[in-house]
Amino acid sequence: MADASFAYLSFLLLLLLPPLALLLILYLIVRPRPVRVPIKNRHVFITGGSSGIGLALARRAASEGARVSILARSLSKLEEARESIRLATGIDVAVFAADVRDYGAVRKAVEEAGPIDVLIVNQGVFVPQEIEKQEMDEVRFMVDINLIGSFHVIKAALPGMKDRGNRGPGSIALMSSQGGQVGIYGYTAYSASKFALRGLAESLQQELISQDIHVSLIFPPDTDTPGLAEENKKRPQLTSIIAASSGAMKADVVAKKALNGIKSGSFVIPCNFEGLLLSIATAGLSPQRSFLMAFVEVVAAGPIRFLALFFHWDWYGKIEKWHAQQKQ
Ligand SMILES: NC(=O)C1=CN([C@@H]2O[C@H](COP(=O)(O)OP(=O)(O)OC[C@H]3O[C@@H](n4cnc5c(N)ncnc54)[C@H](OP(=O)(O)O)[C@@H]3O)[C@@H](O)[C@H]2O)C=CC1
Ligand SMILES: CCCCCCCCCCCCCCCC(=O)[C@@H](N)CO
Repeated sequence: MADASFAYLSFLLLLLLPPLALLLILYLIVRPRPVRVPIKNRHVFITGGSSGIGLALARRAASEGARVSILARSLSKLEEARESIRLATGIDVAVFAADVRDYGAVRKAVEEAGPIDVLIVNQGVFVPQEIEKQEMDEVRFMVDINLIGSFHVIKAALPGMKDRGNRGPGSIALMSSQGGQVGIYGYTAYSASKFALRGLAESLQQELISQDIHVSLIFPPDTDTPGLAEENKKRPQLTSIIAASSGAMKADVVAKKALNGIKSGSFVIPCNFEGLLLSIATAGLSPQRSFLMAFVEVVAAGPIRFLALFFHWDWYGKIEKWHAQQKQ
């Protein structure tokens, strides 16, 4: 009897040994090291902070005790946003009217705002269309605002961020999209502009780690915002059909996930369950600070790839069916 339970126990131990060893190894090697980025009493600067996800982020950061600045093009929308944040939280945010395509204007705004602790590069535009129908000026519009605009904002903010003194860890967070993890029908330009942010972010993290600045990439699914309402007016049917593979979210929930991810120094920040699957499927060579998430990535890589192929089976089936219906 005692022998049997001893054999059973040894068997259990033997079974547990490999995963425990893997966990230990990952615990020892994950780099960069985990970090906490505080928000309270710090300067949080949010581009595209007058609407949708950016506005929800600004409201949340203000209610958590941050000093908040928001930047966007339209001064009237900025002032409306300031008023709505004041109503919700009793706190005043600073507003800056500038177009991220205008480097000079962005630099001036950032200088006026003062040194930034947490920079959230969130401005973005999306005009879905098949490339054959999309004009080049619309392609440029998305690349200029989503990608080049992000360079302008980061370059303008960096000198001040480097001089944070001993105010603690800094953060630069970039708003990508699940369309920045997987290409979607109708998003050739949009996805390209968002995929590009990943290369920017991975390189940037290596350049800034010695300055205690931590980079995050946020990957929301379709999110209920004024921007999405506009997009929906012209979205190709197939874009909506495929994007529906991931659940839609409220801006405030995305903002909460994003801010929590920033505070915990996560490099990749998924926002819903499908996003979590996507982030494991596309982990690639992105940094991973959490040994537990690293464990999940290592163990789930194969099965998740298998699952991903089923998504493609589904998507290509839907594309085929849609074209068959058009011919009728
Ligand atoms: N909603 C969604 O389904 C999803 C959105 N995202 C991303 O989240 C981010 C925010 O999206 P969402 O909240 O929906 O968008 P909204 O259209 O609701 O808000 C966009 C914000 O960006 C500002 N903005 C746009 N262009 C510029 C510019 N050239 N210079 C400065 N500010 C600018 C807008 O103000 P103004 O027009 O006055 O300049 C506004 O404050 C984007 O990067 C988007 O790609 C990612 C996944 C899903
Ligand atoms: C293992 C595999 C898991 C797969 C889950 C796949 C789900 C993919 C759905 C992608 C949705 C893209 C929405 C983009 C939203 C956006 O950015 C626009 N609204 C413009 O703002």
